[in-house]
Amino acid sequence: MSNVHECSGPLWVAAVALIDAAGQVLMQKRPAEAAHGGLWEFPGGKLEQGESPEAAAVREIAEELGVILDPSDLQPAVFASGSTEAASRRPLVILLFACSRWKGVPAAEGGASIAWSDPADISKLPMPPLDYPLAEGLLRLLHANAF
Ligand SMILES: Nc1nc2c([nH]c(=O)n2[C@@H]2O[C@H](COP(=O)(O)OP(=O)(O)OP(=O)(O)O)[C@@H](O)[C@H]2O)c(=O)[nH]1
Repeated sequence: MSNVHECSGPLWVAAVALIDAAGQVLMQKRPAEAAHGGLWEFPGGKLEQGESPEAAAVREIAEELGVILDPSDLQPAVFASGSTEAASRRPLVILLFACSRWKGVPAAEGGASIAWSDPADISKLPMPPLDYPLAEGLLRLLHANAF
């Protein structure tokens, strides 16, 4: 059995599909110089040590888009599992929440761009690999009126 201190476990990422009154979903384009530069993704980021997925989602959305979410408005939607593309190939799990309420007007920060997309068109965007199954899962849930 491996020593627990040698295993840091998966990299956990919390992401959010902000859904507006017209049913459009906010997507974020990563800055050109970043990892996965120029690709679109659901906004969010890595959980910090000891942080819950909901707290990470609220913090990342505030940092990246300048809008305030109430954790009770976050609806667990779909997850995707794979591995990071760095040499370490660490297991990676992305947890996607759906959220239809927020305070403020989303604005891109730090060289990123944002756009509202029809849910059926998200998969046509160039994205990092795990965002495709997230988009497909979200679309299935929206078709089922899950939110
Ligand atoms: N959304 C997404 N992220 C992925 C995929 N594969 C993969 O390795 N990642 C990595 O997962 C991490 C997501 O965390 P993040 O959004 O906080 O990353 P970041 O570069 O903006 O933040 P950082 O500056 O703290 O590293 C990034 O390092 C990203 O490159 C994928 O398929 N989808």
